[in-house]
Amino acid sequence: MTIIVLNFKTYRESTGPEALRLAEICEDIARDYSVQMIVAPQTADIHAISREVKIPVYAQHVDGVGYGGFTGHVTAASIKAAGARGSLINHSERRIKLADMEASLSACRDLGLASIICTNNVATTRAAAALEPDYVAVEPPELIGSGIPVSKANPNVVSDSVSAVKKIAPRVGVLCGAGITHGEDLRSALDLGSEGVLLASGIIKAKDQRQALEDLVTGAK
Ligand SMILES: O=C(CO)COP(=O)(O)O
Repeated sequence: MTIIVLNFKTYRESTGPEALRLAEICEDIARDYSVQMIVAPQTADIHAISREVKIPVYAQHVDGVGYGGFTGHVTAASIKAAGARGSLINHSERRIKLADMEASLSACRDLGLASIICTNNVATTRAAAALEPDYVAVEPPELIGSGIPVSKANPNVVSDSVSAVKKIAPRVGVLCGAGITHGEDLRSALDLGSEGVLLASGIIKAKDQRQALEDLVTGAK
């Protein structure tokens, strides 16, 4: 089943009550079109959303620290208690060092949380795959928020990431993202071997978010 991860980032249109409304739309889309929708709201919105929807809710970031004196950190235990089922790790807008990536990943693993490590090119995809998260999501930063889809502007970064991951850790899934907006962008992402997409502005900033999501999934068939 195609995986669509909607990263809510910190957009006004996906914060607080708007985040809940958008997550409910995503739930409808998952049910009506048989796609796997995952929403990644801000940490403070995880609890309110996960109480109301059945689709998986992921954090946008998690730190690799446990209980104790770690002011301002986001722990795997706290996102899990809030209802999250997984987390993005190392998004381009929330980059961390390799050693911290491993710590975040192992904190998730210890608590049975799923993990999507974001990467910015094929070399970092290789490094991330070696850590064996559930998914690696390759997103060239220059295309993020541009409306220019990675699957068309830089198809090689997707297909090369897919073949690199297959060699290093075949159980790890590959997603791609940046600029994905329309069904044809999703279709070409899937044709390049990715299992789905990670996206944000094309849906969140759309005049009609529900329509934009419907167009995305129906246009990819
Ligand atoms: O960063 C992204 C998803 O995590 C991609 O963002 P856009 O869909 O806005 O390009």
